[in-house]
Amino acid sequence: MIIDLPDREATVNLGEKLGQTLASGSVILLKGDLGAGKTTLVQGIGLGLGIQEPIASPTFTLVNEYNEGRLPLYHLDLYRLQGQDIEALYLENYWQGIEVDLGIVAIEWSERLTFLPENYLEITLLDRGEQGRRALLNFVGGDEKNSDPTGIAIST
Ligand SMILES: Nc1ncnc2c1ncn2[C@@H]1O[C@H](COP(=O)(O)OP(=O)(O)OP(=O)(O)O)[C@@H](O)[C@H]1O
Ligand SMILES: [Mg+2]
Repeated sequence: MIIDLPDREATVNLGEKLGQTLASGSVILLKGDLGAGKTTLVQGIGLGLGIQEPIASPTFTLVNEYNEGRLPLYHLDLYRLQGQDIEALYLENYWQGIEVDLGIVAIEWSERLTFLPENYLEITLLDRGEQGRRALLNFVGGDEKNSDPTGIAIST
C-alpha cells in the first residue's frame, strides 16, 4: 500500500491513525534513509495512543518506553548497533511481552535486525524532495485475507 505524505503533518496523521488502531503486540519495522521521517511517524503513533510525553529519538538511549497511553509504546533505534549487539537486546521479549507488558513496538533502522517477528508491519519512508515523503506499508504474516488490519487504506 502506498500513501503519499506531502508534509510533516501528513506523516504525523498516518502515525496517529496507526496508534489509534494497532492491536497490542504489533511490531512496526521502520525503514528509510536518515531524515526520512521515521521518528516523526512514531511521534504520531504516540499521539494516537494518547501519550502526552514528547517522543524524542532514541538514537542514544536505544529504547524509550512510554506507559501512559492506550497501550505501552516501545520505541527503538538500531542506527548505532549491529549483529551481536542487537541480539543482546533480546528484542523478542518486547514483541512477545516477556518481562514487559505487551504493547506497540516501533523500530527505526530495522534493516539492522538479524531476526524478525512472525507478524509485522513494515513501513518504508522515501524522501521525495518538494513532494514530501512517500510511505510504503506492508503487513507481513498474519491473515492473508486481511492485508490491512488497521483500515488505513480506506481512511486515507
Ligand atoms: N511528509 C513529510 N514531508 C516533509 N518533511 C517531513 C515529512 N515527514 C517528516 N518530515 C521532516 O523530516 C525531518 C526528519 O524527520 P525524522 O527525524 O522523523 O527522520 P528519521 O527518519 O527519524 O531520521 P533518522 O534516520 O535520523 O532517525 C523532520 O524535519 C520532519 O519534520
Ligand atoms: Mg529517527
